[in-house]
Amino acid sequence: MTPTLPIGNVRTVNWSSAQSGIKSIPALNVLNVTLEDENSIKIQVASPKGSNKLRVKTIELVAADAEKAKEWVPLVNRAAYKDSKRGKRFKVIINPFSGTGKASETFHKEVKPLFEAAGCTWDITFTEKKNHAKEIAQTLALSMYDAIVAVSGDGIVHELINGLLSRPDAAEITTPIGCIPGGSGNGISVSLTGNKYGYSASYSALGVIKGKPFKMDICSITQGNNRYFSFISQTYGIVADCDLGTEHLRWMGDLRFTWGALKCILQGKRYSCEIAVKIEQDNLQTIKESYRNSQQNSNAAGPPANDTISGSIADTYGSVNDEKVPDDWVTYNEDVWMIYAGKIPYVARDMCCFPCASPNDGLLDLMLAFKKNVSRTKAIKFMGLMETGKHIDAKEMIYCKVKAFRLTPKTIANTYISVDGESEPVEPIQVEVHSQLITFLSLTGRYAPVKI
Ligand SMILES: Nc1ncnc2c1ncn2[C@@H]1O[C@H](COP(=O)(O)OP(=O)(O)OP(=O)(O)O)[C@@H](O)[C@H]1O
Repeated sequence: MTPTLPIGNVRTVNWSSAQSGIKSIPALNVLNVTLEDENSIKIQVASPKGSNKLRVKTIELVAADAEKAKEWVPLVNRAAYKDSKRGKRFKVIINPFSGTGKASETFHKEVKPLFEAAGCTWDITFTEKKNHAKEIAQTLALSMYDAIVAVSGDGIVHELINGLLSRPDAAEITTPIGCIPGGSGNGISVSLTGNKYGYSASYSALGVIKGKPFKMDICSITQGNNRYFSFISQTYGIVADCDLGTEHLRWMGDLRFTWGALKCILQGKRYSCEIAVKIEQDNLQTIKESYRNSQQNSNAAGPPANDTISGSIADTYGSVNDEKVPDDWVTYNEDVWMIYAGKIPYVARDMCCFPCASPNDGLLDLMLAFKKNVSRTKAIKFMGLMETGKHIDAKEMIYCKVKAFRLTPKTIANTYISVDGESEPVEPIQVEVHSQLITFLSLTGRYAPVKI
């Protein structure tokens, strides 16, 4: 077999063989190419297996021209790792109790072989208790690693972010977080890798190995005297009830959300509250247009991720304990059906709640539906449309981009406030977006695209 030199901006690696003619592999799937002796070449590839897995495949070639082979190998490696560091060093954090308790097994079976083939190095810490990942992030020697990789659900990523942002050197941190799905709620993995492959550990691992770093906005939360950070969502109303009000029905799997939604809808539950919002954009068509433009513009992935943070970690709008919100905030004082704010498009697989979410527009996507506008039939329809993100087109739904909001719940009994999927006190809460505080890794250097 004679490998041929890739030409120009290589998207595929080609070689010709006397037996089978020209062969091609997408450069994206090439993990490593090595010259074994003067003209034998080993190519390790992340090769698709079944509908949603990748496994390592080794291809051995003998080059007719040893000189050309010597030139070819580094060229292919460069093409395979365009805009991404090759042979990354990882700090791997595994929650052995995530989801169904298989995160460790998944790592060893699906992720480790890909890391090995790609020439990555890593060390593992298993989380031993709640907040362990936060403690690790607070003290980790970041210069020893190219990324922190969470093999878990969203809860561990939430802890890592809170740990990193509570360090004295928080403003200088550029170490990205990579995400491998291991939990029951894997919203960040789905948002980074896409709805099709976001639950696949091996596809997500490829996104970590070849990932490009990009900055993500993070929200600060003040509630009572607590202040912490949130990266996925904050919600009160039906969505919080469907999730947190059905924890005791975990045995039902994903069906518990449907069950919870139907129960709340049939009960005609209403949620009395006051919400004050610092709105930046409230025209859905303009929001959609900016989203589409940002997808087409390859430079729109935000500033270089090796920049230190550009936003401030300190709050601009004070805290929930300030007596008043600023005068330019819009206040609604009505029974709601749902208040749902989010920073990532997918909150779980097949749940595209915030289709126009951008990692670094400095804004939070907020959905608001008033009870008076949502009949039981419409409520059932909305819940179905959330799968694809089409619910935002319903005229009863307000979808806007905001900088901050304050929610003061008045219906307290049997209700929930959820922040990143965790239950928080049903008490006033203030949320503010901070631009580009944490770096993540994804194949595209942004979230996986959503069709809107
Ligand atoms: N060894 C441990 N024992 C008990 N809890 C732990 C342990 N390690 C981590 N945790 C806690 O488990 C929580 C859930 O973790 P994670 O998000 O990885 O899994 P999950 O199953 O997806 O969770 P969820 O169902 O909430 O999405 C985290 O908030 C973390 O504090």
